[in-house]
Amino acid sequence: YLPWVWVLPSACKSPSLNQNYSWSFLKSSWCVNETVCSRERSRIIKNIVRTFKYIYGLRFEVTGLEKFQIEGPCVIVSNHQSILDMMGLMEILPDGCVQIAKKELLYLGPVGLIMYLGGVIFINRKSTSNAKTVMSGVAQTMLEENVKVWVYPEGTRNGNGDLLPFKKGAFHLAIQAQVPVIPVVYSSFSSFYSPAKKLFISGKIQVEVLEPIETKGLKTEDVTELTEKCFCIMRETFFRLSGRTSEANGLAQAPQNQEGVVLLA
Ligand SMILES: CCCCCC/C=C\CCCCCCCCCC(=O)SCCNC(=O)CCNC(=O)[C@H](O)C(C)(C)COP(=O)(O)OP(=O)(O)OC[C@H]1O[C@@H](n2cnc3c(N)ncnc32)[C@H](O)[C@@H]1OP(=O)(O)O
Ligand SMILES: CCCCCCCC/C=C\CCCCCCCC(=O)OC[C@@H](O)COP(=O)(O)O
Repeated sequence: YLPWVWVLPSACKSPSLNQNYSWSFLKSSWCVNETVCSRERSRIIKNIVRTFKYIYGLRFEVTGLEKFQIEGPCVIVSNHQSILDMMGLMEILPDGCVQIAKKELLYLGPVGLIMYLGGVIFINRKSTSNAKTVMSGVAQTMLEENVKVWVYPEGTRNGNGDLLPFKKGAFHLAIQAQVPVIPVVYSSFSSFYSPAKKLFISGKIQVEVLEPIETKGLKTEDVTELTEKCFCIMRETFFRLSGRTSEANGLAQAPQNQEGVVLLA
């Protein structure tokens, strides 16, 4: 990996996302219209990664895919259990959709390069202010260039059979751009994949694309409520798809406000 790492520090400017990455010289030298090229590269990556499911013996059963047929940009949020999610992502990824990833993945040698060329946006999770600046740029770009953005709002992989509380970045982004949030839920992998139990067998993953949540007219002060609403809907769906009742998982006992809305930390 060393040669790849050495190329990185030569800072060039990526015009569309206002970020400094050495890989950008590759984009500008190959491409007249970066948006068009990035879409095309993303399609190629998608088609390659989609074939991995045959190697790993995974089956995806998808419902609600038509919800992606909306005109214009949106923010897609989904749960994140493991690296296997990359196959689930590519299974349903709509055209013209970029993903938000942690910056460390950019330095994963060829994988980082492929992600960069596919249009992935890298954020520094350790610096909220830096992540916010990047996300603000994304809000503008997604409107100008009609791109959808895929975010894992848990902010990290989590295979503990539940969802982690959501970070707010995706919801700030949706409200700033005034675009809908489309939640996507993948059922639990635990029946066929568990690093702790050294278990990895073939299995079926249920995927559900849920109804878009509109953000028109919402303001910054509505971010927390939007985040919680989306979390509750996705958590319920996660338990249903994974064959577990929400009561069995303590959701019914979670604190509620006067309107009966579940309040979560
Ligand atoms: C041969 C073929 C090989 C193929 C190889 C390639 C294969 C496949 C291609 C891969 C495709 C790519 C897939 C990418 C997957 C990547 C997966 C990941 O990396 S997941 C991890 C990274 N993602 C995230 O972290 C996103 C979610 N995180 C957030 O949104 C966070 O909010 C943040 C990172 C923006 C900030 O973090 P943090 O400070 O911890 O978060 P909060 O508690 O949510 O926020 C703190 C306060 O800041 C406010 N805030 C947050 N964002 C904003 C904003 N944009 N604008 C204004 N304010 C913001 C927030 O409200 C909090 O304030 P409060 O007062 O508490 O409300
Ligand atoms: C035994 C499992 C083998 C699984 C191989 C699956 C093949 C996957 C297909 C694509 C290849 C590589 C894509 C690399 C992208 C990695 C995305 C990822 O999952 O990053 C982790 C990040 O979100 C959060 O990091 P942390 O959980 O905070 O650290």
